[in-house]
Amino acid sequence: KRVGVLISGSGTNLQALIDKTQDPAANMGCEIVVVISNKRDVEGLRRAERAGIPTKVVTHTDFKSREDFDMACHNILQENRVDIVCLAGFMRILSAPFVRLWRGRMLNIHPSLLPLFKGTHAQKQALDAGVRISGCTVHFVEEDVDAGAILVQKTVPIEHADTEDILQERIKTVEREAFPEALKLIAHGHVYLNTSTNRLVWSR
Ligand SMILES: Nc1nc2ccc(CNc3ccc(C(=O)NCCCC(=O)O)cc3)cc2c(=O)[nH]1
Ligand SMILES: N[C@@H]1O[C@H](COP(=O)(O)O)[C@@H](O)[C@H]1O
Repeated sequence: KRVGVLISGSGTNLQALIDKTQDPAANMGCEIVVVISNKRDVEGLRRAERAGIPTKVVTHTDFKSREDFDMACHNILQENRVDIVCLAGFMRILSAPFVRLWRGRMLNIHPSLLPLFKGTHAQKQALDAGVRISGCTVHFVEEDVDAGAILVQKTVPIEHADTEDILQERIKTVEREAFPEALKLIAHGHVYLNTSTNRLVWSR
């Protein structure tokens, strides 16, 4: 399977996907063929270049509308014959037409145990709520933000002295396991999204 990864920043999740997909022993069943960033000069682009993966920068301010930006990204994904899209720290909401084109083939990783703490600053939301456990969620992408069918979740404890940064780092340690795990499930066809019932179908 051919994978396209959308990023906006540091790309630690991208790095985890690169490490696993470029390690034959991981038997991921897929390769990353293109990385698209909506921001120039971010660390994630350097990570892709170091791994020999083609990169594209699509600057959202260059486009008249959200849909036009999304379609520019879609065209790059099509040109690269991408089968699966991974949102790895991609911070732009995707429009309904784009989501429809990739429904059941697009994953996102979110730094909380969804459905708790949707949206931005999920780590701060968890600290403010006083919960004792948080973690990350890998889910299929739906129009409704952070609401798609959940594939993989991993937990971390919240400690008393935690700050947003400490918690974000702790969550990232399990994100780098969760995202490759979810991608491998999809690439091997062990699970798929029944798009009419919006339910996951696990084949074994
Ligand atoms: N339609 C759809 N698209 C997404 C795009 C990115 C992410 C990543 N998680 C994200 C969750 C929330 C945001 C957000 O609210 N950003 C501030 C507004 C930025 C903007 O103007 O776009 C961004 C990414 C998830 C989704 C999703 O679940 N569904
Ligand atoms: N989607 C969220 O945004 C952050 C991106 O980090 P990185 O992958 O760019 O380092 C991660 O915490 C991830 O959960």
